[in-house]
Amino acid sequence: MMELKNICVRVPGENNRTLLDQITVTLRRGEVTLLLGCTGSGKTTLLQTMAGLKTPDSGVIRLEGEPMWRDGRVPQSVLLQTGLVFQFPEQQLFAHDIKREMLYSLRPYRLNEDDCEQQIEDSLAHWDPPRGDQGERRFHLERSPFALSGGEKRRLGLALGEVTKPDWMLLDEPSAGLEAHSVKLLFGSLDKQRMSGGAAIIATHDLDTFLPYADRVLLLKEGRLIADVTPLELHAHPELLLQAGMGLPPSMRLAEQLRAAGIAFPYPAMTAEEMAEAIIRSGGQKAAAAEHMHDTKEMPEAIPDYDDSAQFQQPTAASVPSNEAYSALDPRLKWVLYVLLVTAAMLQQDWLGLTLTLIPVAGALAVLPRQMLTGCIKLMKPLVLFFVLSTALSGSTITTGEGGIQLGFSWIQAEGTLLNLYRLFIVTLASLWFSLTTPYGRMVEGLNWVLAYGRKIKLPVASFALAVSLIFRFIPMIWSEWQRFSLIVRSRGKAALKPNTVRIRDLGPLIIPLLMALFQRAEDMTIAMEMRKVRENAALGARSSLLVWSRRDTRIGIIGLLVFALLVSMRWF
Ligand SMILES: Nc1ncnc2c1ncn2[C@@H]1O[C@H](COP(=O)(O)OP(=O)(O)OP(=O)(O)O)[C@@H](O)[C@H]1O
Repeated sequence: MMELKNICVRVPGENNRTLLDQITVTLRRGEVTLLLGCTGSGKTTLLQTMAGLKTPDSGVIRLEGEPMWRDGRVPQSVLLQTGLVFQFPEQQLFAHDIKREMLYSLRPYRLNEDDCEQQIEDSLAHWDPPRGDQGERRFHLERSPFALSGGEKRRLGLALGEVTKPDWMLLDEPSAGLEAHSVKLLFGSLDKQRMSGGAAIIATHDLDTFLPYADRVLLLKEGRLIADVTPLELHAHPELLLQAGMGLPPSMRLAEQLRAAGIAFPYPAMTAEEMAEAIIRSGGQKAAAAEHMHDTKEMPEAIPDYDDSAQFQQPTAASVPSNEAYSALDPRLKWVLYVLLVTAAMLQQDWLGLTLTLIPVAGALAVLPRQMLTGCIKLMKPLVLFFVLSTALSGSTITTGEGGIQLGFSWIQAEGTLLNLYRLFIVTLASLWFSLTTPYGRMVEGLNWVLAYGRKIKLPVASFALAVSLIFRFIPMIWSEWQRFSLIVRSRGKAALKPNTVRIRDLGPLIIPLLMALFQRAEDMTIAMEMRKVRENAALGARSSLLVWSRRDTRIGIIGLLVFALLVSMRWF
């Protein structure tokens, strides 16, 4: 049994926007439960919270009576019971070949070799049955998962979800990109899950496929649970779907049309077969229905208002957060401040000057939301380690004398290196602050505005814009790849880690996909920017109606200039 009590999840920084609001529900084994809701209603967030990947800000989750979260992390014994198939299949793939993908998922279960091979074989036999005239199979163990098509990647993701035989199978949009044949395989897998006493929770928009199959439906709206019903009850109350902001699926629209045409259409008819049978049984009314459907293209207006019947949970007070509180600085100001700071850091020649330059950067970082700040600190740790090692190497001395070879350390030798690394550290921190606090599009807009002045004096600003845009694009990309990998390590590697952390031993497999993603992104962006004629300067200098310079920006700009003047004047003291 999985019990969620008053679960709330918020986004730090975005005015503490609420993603999940007081979710209370108990899920049982042996059931297939659907999570429904319009886009952005919180289905993926809820699924990840159930998988122990998202930390609830408040509330409690218990799995088989035990609290899921202990001391800021989910114990491996709990993670081993759940299996999450991600919404986008490529998000969970990283290994060189399919066999390694399978073994990575199975490793935490510490099975013996035979059992491991058996489970891989069972899963692949199910998800990769022989196809075509030649009985061809796609999932050869030595094949790269990245050489598969989108639908094949999805099937491989589902095979990876099944290979570990989790008690709690959590599937995010599992039918997206699957043809009917593969959906049948999915049902086969869900049958097995149900019969073995396990549970499946499926976030989906594909109501026609899953409603007839499911035992239970949870309906989300703006992070709130507004209904907990059976599929049959949902068919009888289509207004719930409308209330959740979703349209009706074709099957329910058809049923409504037929009812509106006066055909006694029974509520249990949900599948194509059941519907066909109901229509045939209605006999003489068929012709009338066909005529009515031909005439009417819109939904009948006869759908009753949502009633307050006790079986449905009532929506609580609206919790839609307001966006207005998050008023960012103008990106042009940020560019100016950034350039001033980097220039000031470059001009400093001693420790005191650099430390004074660090103060405004540290101040700007200190007011970031806590989660972002923790992320920055995590990114900085390997950098600091690199600085320490570089300094140690640059200060190392080797002398040969009568006593043989002697190793030593020269502080004078090391100091120059350390000073330069300190400068680099400050510039990196400033870049991090800039890229974390500014959406990429606004950053480029601000840059275009600033560079327009360079263009006027015939500077080669277009290539500079391209290079700077790429660099700033990479910083959040590295961070998002890091987050993705942490999800893999925790969900598939079953590591009892705090969110956004990975194990040292997982760093090796992280590097290759990260570099590949960076190269791919560089190529995509170069093409996109060329297509948008950045090289011909068409975009440069374009005045954007989105950039609004406020009085506060002017005040901060003046303070920035004064601090810059102060820092530069340090050189002469
Ligand atoms: N890391 C994040 N930072 C900020 N907002 C987020 C984050 N993750 C999700 N959100 C927001 O939370 C809301 C719910 O997202 P979620 O992915 O759970 O929705 P969903 O119901 O699964 O949507 P879809 O059907 O489109 O996949 C969205 O408005 C989304 O923008």
